[in-house]
Amino acid sequence: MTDFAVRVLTEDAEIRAAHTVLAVALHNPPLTDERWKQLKPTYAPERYFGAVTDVGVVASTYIFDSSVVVPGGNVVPMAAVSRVGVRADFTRRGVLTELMRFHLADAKARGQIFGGLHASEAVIYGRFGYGVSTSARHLRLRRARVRPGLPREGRMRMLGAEEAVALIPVLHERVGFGRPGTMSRGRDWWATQFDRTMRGDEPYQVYVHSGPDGDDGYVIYESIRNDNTDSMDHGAVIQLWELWGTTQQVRNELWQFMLGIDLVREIQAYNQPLDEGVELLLADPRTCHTNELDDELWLRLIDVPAALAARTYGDADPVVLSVNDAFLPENSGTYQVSHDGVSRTSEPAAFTVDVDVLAMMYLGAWRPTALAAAGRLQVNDPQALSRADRLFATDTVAWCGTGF
Ligand SMILES: CC(=O)SCCNC(=O)CCNC(=O)[C@H](O)C(C)(C)COP(=O)(O)OP(=O)(O)OC[C@H]1O[C@@H](n2cnc3c(N)ncnc32)[C@H](O)[C@@H]1OP(=O)(O)O
Repeated sequence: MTDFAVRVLTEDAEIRAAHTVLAVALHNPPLTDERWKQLKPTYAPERYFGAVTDVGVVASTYIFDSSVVVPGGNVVPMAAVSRVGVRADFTRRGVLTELMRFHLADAKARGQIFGGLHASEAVIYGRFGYGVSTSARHLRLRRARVRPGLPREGRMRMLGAEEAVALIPVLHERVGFGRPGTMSRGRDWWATQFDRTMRGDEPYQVYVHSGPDGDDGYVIYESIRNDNTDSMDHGAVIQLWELWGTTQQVRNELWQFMLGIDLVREIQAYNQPLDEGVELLLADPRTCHTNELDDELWLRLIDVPAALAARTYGDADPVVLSVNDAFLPENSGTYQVSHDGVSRTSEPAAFTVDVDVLAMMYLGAWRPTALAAAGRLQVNDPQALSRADRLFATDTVAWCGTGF
């Protein structure tokens, strides 16, 4: 029985009600009037979807228009899904399923090739065709110091709050793209995730790095103070939220800057790329621990032929694969993937892959061989797997670096 309708929310009161549903679903307090006044203008029109019943709005999701870098460097349109929540008395009766149907149809109509999200729980989104496409590690650096003699050419400068609000989003457009998985953020992301704190009582610390060609990197962090100098463990804890640079050399210099700040006992660095050797910059590599390694960006190939055509492939003989998409059946079919491109084919497939698992291969996060070993591919021709590994391999490990 369907006792709800999923649609775009247009009225202020409806959007606020959806927000309250979300807040309760995430165990947060509801919005104050003042906070709502700040938040409302950050929403783009027509991008808040909800489920409505005779008791009002019972589900929420907000989509912002973004784009994601794919292997080879193309930047491809992506619908970024956030703020998903269903009222507890309406869960497990298909509300999210209908919201997902609505979002996928909307994204397709807008020409978005991918959907992207960060999942609160790993069991929710696979059934809608989303798969883990990037992972990140959270680091804890305790009294870490850099190795002597590391090159450092650029200069750092501190930004005031208003300067940071004006400059950092523009700088991110320049330094935040490169690796597969990095994405554009959009004005509403900055308004909710950055500007508010910068204009509050305890703004983030923001420093920009400049090299010979101008500004080329930045860090954003927060300090948690500890004044107890009697303690053997005195010094602040730094929470490092962002570290972006155009090159690895710039990133290394940003790390050197962070590790040189006085009166710090620990740096907690969130969402860092898996393959960055921060440990290798340190006098004692064991002062850097990986606290957690988590899935990060979940991708959904909404238009499979366009998504497959958007990326480049490694140097190996072609492989034919069959894609299975229960939610968007027009994507289902057989594709030949080669170094020179992708085409539909009627040749027999070496393996069959569900569209969520295709997302796990797409940015190179998982090798086809590993997916087959875990029973996630239905394999007809085992010989083809190592060729598929080489075709889907990427030069750099995919990383998103943007929470939303
Ligand atoms: C991108 C983001 O914003 S992530 C944030 C997601 N939001 C939250 O975690 C907030 C708290 N949770 C909720 O609001 C809801 O439980 C949601 C949104 C996760 C799920 O909404 P529902 O309307 O209950 O989902 P729906 O009824 O469509 O479920 C579809 C299927 O997924 C399963 N499912 C949904 N959520 C979960 C879950 N958290 N754990 C296990 N299974 C789940 C259902 O059992 C159902 O399975 P079936 O098809 O085999 O029967």
